[in-house]
Amino acid sequence: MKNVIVIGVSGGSASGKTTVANRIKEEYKDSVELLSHDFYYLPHDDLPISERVKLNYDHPNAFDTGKLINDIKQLKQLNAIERPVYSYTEHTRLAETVKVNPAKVIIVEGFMIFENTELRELMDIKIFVDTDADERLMRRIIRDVNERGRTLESVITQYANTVKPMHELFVEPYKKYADIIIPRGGMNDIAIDLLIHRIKAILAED
Ligand SMILES: Nc1ncnc2c1ncn2[C@@H]1O[C@H](COP(=O)(O)OP(=O)(O)O)[C@@H](O)[C@H]1O
Ligand SMILES: O=c1ccn([C@@H]2O[C@H](COP(=O)(O)O)[C@@H](O)[C@H]2O)c(=O)[nH]1
Repeated sequence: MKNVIVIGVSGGSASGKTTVANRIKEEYKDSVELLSHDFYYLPHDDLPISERVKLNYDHPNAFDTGKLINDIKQLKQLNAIERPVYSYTEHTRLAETVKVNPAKVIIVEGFMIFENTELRELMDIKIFVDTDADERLMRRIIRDVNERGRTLESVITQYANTVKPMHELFVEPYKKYADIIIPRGGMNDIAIDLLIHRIKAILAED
């Protein structure tokens, strides 16, 4: 393995970033490792859950982005890392960590990953998954109620108070840094096929 390739996948909440990243991973299995910016949410064990639910999770200060940057640099130097594990239902970091081995392709996924210049500059290919806000809100309601322990009312309140305004400040303006914009999200087969071919060419160069 000569050079490690870092692919950034950004896009609004519930746009389909994880779906796109997983489809690439399925194709290349052990040649690809996934890191989510969300793994690096700061822990809030000092606060009771009743306070944790009220925090703004859509602001750059909610993340330990420095640790993510450091972990990517380690993987680029072919060193394994221990990444944090985050619980959306508990709104905090769990005690365990997960070992991530170096791989030829590292996919970094997160709604705010293009906002940080140092993080952005570590990426060789930048992808923005562009899905309409109403579609994203519908997907988020279904996902957060079914998988993240939320009520319909709490999803809508959080969306109006923080998710939407922070998206307009920290996500949408950074779309201009993307090399590739994928409309509609994770089921855009043509866009995903093109990406998979590009990655195949990169892997063949090594
Ligand atoms: N094209 C699609 N059509 C319908 N639902 C989708 C589509 N792509 C993703 N989803 C669903 O929307 C939710 C958010 O997708 P996900 O890939 O996790 O987005 P993100 O990582 O951007 O938050 C998930 O429940 C997923 O199953
Ligand atoms: O404790 C938390 C941490 C995050 N969130 C919300 O999650 C989304 C990001 O996840 P996506 O998979 O990109 O949708 C973010 O918008 C936060 O609001 C949370 O609710 N609680």
